Amino acid sequence: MSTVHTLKLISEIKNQVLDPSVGSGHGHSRLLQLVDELKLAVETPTETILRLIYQLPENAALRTVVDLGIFPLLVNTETKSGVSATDLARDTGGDRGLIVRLMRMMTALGLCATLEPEKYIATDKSSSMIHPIGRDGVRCIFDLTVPTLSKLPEYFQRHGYRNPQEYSTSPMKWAVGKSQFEWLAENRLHQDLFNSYMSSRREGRPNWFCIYPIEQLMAGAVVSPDAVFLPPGRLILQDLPKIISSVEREGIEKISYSFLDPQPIKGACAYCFRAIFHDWPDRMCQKILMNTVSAMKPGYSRVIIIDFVLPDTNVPRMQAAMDIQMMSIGAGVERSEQQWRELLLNAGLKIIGIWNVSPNMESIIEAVPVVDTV
Ligand SMILES: C[S@@+](CC[C@H](N)C(=O)[O-])C[C@H]1O[C@@H](n2cnc3c(N)ncnc32)[C@H](O)[C@@H]1O
Repeated sequence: MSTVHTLKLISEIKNQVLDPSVGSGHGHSRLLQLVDELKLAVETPTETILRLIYQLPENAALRTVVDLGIFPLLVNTETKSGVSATDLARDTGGDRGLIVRLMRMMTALGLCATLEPEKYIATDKSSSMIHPIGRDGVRCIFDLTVPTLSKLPEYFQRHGYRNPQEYSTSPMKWAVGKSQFEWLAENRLHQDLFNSYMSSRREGRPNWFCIYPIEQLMAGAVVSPDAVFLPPGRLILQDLPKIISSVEREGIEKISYSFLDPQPIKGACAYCFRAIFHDWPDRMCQKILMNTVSAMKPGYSRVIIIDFVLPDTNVPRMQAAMDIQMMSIGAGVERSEQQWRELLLNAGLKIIGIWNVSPNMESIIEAVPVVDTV
């Protein structure tokens, strides 16, 4: 550990905490980045490697604690002094000895506190674990990905270390017989968990239309109750039939549609895709985009994409991990700006703007047909 470097990071963290930008997306992510750097600066290389090696038991313990329903018991307890391992064992049916071992892990992960032996107190992180992001996200993502991720090195050994390019032959298809969406469609519980997690994971973060200058769309929009837009006009939600039938939301028209087919809604002001393209390899994305371009009204319609745009260096850890996950479960990709530009251009689209409020959040990409821009 270099004392000078460590002290410099501590001083930068102090400045960043006091900086007015800390409340903004960029300021907050800068602070998180500095804290990560500080941890790496203090850890010996051996400690760093051991921390990484033992991530899987952490996730497996967390997944088990969610199954046992321990977080609601912690959060909803009336007693200020917390819940004992004996009480948790009685209420969950798990062995007291097992509960003690699992809760040791939860405390070490910072998901609860232990002030006296075998007694656990909820923290604000425990509270997040009873909301969909924790309760459903942990179960869904663990079950969806771990069987494939555990076989990923073997997949690459057997497939000559080729970058996965086809959804139909993804590592997940090889490891468990189905890629992401077929697996979800056949696992009703996980499909429900997935939908719940998807709608919760941006909670507390600004919506894309608070970041993108929506007045740009409003300015030129055809104002008519039939025109397909956002307010005013028709707002249409498209997804696969099973998903559409489970959505209950006022003010939205629901249409079952596979984006692998030509887009039936012609001349909409905007075609929005949120967290769609990262699921798919380039060839499939091109198909989806061309199916959309064929419905666009020249000089009027645009495509809005909400997805990560990876920086060329120092990609945040979660985005780098998401890229590996997407690659595994459907040959999907998290893309850099250059990759987005090429992908869109190959489908006849040109990027006219990219907006972002934090490196830890998805960007908003606006694109129009190339012919509109010449
Ligand atoms: C990662 S989720 C994103 C969901 C939502 N857009 C959001 O941001 O929360 C991907 C979505 O693509 C949908 N999807 C998968 N294949 C599709 C297809 N062929 N046509 C239309 N939607 C599809 C899934 O059902 C799922 O809802």
